[in-house]
Amino acid sequence: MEEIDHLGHERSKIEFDVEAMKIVWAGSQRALEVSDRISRLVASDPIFRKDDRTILSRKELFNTTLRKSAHAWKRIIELRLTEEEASRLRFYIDQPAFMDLHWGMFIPAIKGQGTEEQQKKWLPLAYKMQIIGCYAQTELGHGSNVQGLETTATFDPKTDEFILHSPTLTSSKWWPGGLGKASTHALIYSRLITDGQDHGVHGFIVQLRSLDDHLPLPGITIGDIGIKFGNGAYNSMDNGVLRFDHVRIPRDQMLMRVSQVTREGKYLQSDVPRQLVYGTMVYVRQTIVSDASCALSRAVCIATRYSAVRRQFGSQDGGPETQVIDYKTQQNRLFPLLASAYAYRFVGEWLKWLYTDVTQRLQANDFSTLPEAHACTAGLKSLTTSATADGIEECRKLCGGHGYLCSSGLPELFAVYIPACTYEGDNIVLLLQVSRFLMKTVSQLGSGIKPVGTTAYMGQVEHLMQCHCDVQRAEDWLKPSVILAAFQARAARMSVACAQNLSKFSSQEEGFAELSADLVEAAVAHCQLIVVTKYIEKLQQAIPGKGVKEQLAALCNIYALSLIHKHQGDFLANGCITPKQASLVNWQLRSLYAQVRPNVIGLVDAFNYTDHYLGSILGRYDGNVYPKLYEEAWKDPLNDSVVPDGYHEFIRPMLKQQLRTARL
Ligand SMILES: CCCCCCCCCCCCCCCCC/C=C/C(=O)SCCNC(=O)CCNC(=O)[C@H](O)C(C)(C)COP(=O)(O)OP(=O)(O)OC[C@H]1O[C@@H](n2cnc3c(N)ncnc32)[C@H](O)[C@@H]1OP(=O)(O)O
Ligand SMILES: Cc1cc2nc3c(=O)[nH]c(=O)nc-3n(C[C@H](O)[C@H](O)[C@H](O)COP(=O)(O)OP(=O)(O)OC[C@H]3O[C@@H](n4cnc5c(N)ncnc54)[C@H](O)[C@@H]3O)c2cc1C
Repeated sequence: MEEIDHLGHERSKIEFDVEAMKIVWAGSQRALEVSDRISRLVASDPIFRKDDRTILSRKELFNTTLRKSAHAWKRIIELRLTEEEASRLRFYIDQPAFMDLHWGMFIPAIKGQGTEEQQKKWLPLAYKMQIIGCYAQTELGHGSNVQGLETTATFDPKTDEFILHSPTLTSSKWWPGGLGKASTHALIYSRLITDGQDHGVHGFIVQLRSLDDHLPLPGITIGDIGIKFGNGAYNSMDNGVLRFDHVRIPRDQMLMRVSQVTREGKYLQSDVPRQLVYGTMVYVRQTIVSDASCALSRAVCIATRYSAVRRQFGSQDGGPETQVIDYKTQQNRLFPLLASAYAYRFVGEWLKWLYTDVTQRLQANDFSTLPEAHACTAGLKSLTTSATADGIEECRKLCGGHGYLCSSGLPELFAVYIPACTYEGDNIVLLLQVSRFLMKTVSQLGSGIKPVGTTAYMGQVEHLMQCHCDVQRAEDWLKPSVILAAFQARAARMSVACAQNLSKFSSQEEGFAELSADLVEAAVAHCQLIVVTKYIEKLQQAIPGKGVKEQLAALCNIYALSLIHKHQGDFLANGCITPKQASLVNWQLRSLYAQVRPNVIGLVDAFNYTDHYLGSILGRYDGNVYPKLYEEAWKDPLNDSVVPDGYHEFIRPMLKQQLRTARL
C-alpha cells in the first residue's frame, strides 16, 4: 500500500533546495553522506530499538545500555568505522552510556594532560577498549569549586607511590558517569600532597576494578548513586560514588604534563599554565554547544511537523480548521527556536575551529588564546544549554496535550537534556567566569592592550557608549550592520556599567559578590553578540542551493530580532534603541515569520533526522499522527488485560463496600 504523506501539501510549498540545506546543516556533502548512512544503519538494527525505554526498569535499562554499547563496539570493528563514523553511531544510538565518558573525557584528559610516555602507555589500551575509563572530579561536597575538592593523593617516597584517600564523607567521588558499574579505571582529581605540602588539584589514573572479574580492588568502595530525573532518560548512565581507603598507585600514574613529582618527591611546575588541568572541561564544553543545536533542532522538528498537522478552531462553512502553525502566537514561540537551532549550529562550528586553533597553539607552547577559549566555551555552553532546555519545554507546550505523552518523544528529550545546564559547569558559575574575563578586558582598555577576538568590539568602546541606532523603518532592522551595532552597544554598555559599579566597592571580591546578577546579564549580552556575529559571518560565505541563503538570512534576522524583543529592557535602558525602534522590531519579526512560514517544514526536514532518531509520533516524517497515536496507546502494558491486575484486591471490595453503605 502506498504511504500517504500527510505533510505533502506543506512540502509542495517549499521555496528552497532542501537537499542543499541538508549539506549546510551537516557541514559538508561528505558529513551528510556519513550521517545519513549511519543513521539508517542504527534505525534498521533491532538491538538499537528505543521505543520501550520509558517503561523498562532501571536494571533492564542499564542492561540495554551494556548490550547496545557492546554491539556498537562490535559494529565499529566489523565495519572498520572511522572516528567520525563511530561518533555518528553513538549520536544516533541516542542513549547516554559509559562509553561517552570513556571517549569523551577519559581519553581527551590523558591526551591533554599526560606526558608523551603516559599517552604511549595508556592510550592504546583505551582505544582498544581493553580498559574502560571515566572522569571522576566531582565529590559529594564540591562540584563547582574544583579547588575545594578533598580527596588526597599523598606521595610516599619510600615506595615511590601515591596513596589515594577519601578523608571525609564529603570527599566521596559523586556523579561521575560510567563510574558506578562499568569503568575499570578512572581519572581521579585529587589534592596532591608531597612532604606535607598541599599543591592543589591534580589528575591521577587509578584502576578501580579487576580486569579479570570486575570486582573492586582492595580499599575501593564503589556503586551507583541512584535513580535520576525522568523515565528512561539519563538513567541509562551509571553515575557513581567512590571512596578510597589508602589505595596505592605508582608515581607515574599522576598526569605530569602540567607539573611533575620526582622520584625524591620534589614538586616541579612546568611552563604550561596550571589551568590546563581544567582543559578537558574546555574540550567537552565546546562539544556541548553543537549538541545543543542537535537537541533543540530535534524538539523543533517535532513541534513544527505536529503544528502543521494539528488543526484547531477557525472552520468556515464546514471547511478544515486552522493549522495551529498558522496562529501568530504559535509562530512567535516556535520560529525563534527554529532560528536558534541554526544559530547554535553555526556558532558550534566556529567554536570547534577556535578549540582546534587553541589546541595547536598549546602544542607549540603558545598559551595566549587560552583565556578567550575558556570564556567562549564556558559562556556559549551556558547560553545554548539554558536556551535549549527552555526551548524543549516550550516545544512540549506547543504540542498541547499530546506533547505530554512519552510517545511524543519530548518528555524523555527534556529529561535527558536538562542536566546539560549543570554538568560541565553550572551555567551561572560559568557565566560568572565570562564576566570576570569581560571585567578584565574593560579594565585594560586605555592601557595599550588592544582587545582581540570576540572582545575586539570593546576597542571602539567610546563610540559604542554614545552611538545611536540607525533604524527609521522596520526594514532597516534587516541590515546586518544595524543589528551588530545594537548588540555591540548593548554588550559594551552593560560591561562598562558593571565595571563602573564594581569600582564603587572597597574590594573587587565584595563588588563581584554584590553585583553578580548584573555581571551574569552582561555575560549573556556578550555571548548573544558572539552568536549573532558568527551567524552573520556565516552568511558572508558562499552558500550554494536555490533559496538556501535567503532562508538562512531570514532565520538569522529572526534570531537576532527576537532577542532584541525579549531583552528590550537592556536595549532601552542602556539607550541603544528607542521605544519606537523597539516596536519596529515587532513589525519586522511578523514579516519575517510570514516569509519563512511556507518553508518551515523544509527547514526541519533539512536536519535529516530519521523517525528512529526522533522517537516521536508527533514528529513523524509522514505526519500520520492520529492513527499511530491510537495504535501506540494499545501497546501500553496497562492495556495487556482489559480488567486491571488489582481489580479483585482493591477496586471490587471498594465498590462492594459502597453498595453496602448505600443500602444502609
Ligand atoms: C560507541 C563509541 C562512540 C565513540 C564516540 C564517543 C563520543 C563521545 C562524545 C562526548 C560526549 C561527552 C559527554 C559529556 C557528558 C557530560 C558528563 C559530565 C561531566 C562533568 O560534569 S565533569 C565535571 C565538570 N565540572 C565542572 O565543570 C566544574 C566547574 N568549575 C570550574 O570549572 C572551575 O572550578 C571554575 C572555573 C568555576 C573556577 O575555578 P578556580 O576557582 O580554580 O578558578 P578561578 O575562578 O580562581 O580562576 C583562576 C583562573 O583560571 C582561569 N580558568 C578557570 N577555568 C579555566 C579553564 N577551564 N581553562 C582556562 N582557564 C581557566 C580563570 O579564568 C582565571 O583566570 P584569571 O586570568 O586568573 O582571571
Ligand atoms: C547528569 C550529570 C552527570 C555528571 N557527570 C559527571 C562526571 O562524569 N564527572 C564529574 O566529575 N562530575 C559529573 N557531574 C557533576 C557536575 O559536574 C556538577 O554537578 C556541576 O559541576 C555542578 O556542581 P555542583 O553540583 O557542585 O553545583 P553547586 O555548585 O553546588 O550548585 C548549586 C547552586 O549554587 C549556585 N552556585 C554555586 N557556586 C556559585 C557562585 N560562585 N556564585 C553564584 N552561585 C553559585 C549554582 O548556580 C547552583 O544554583 C555530573 C552531574 C550531572 C547532573
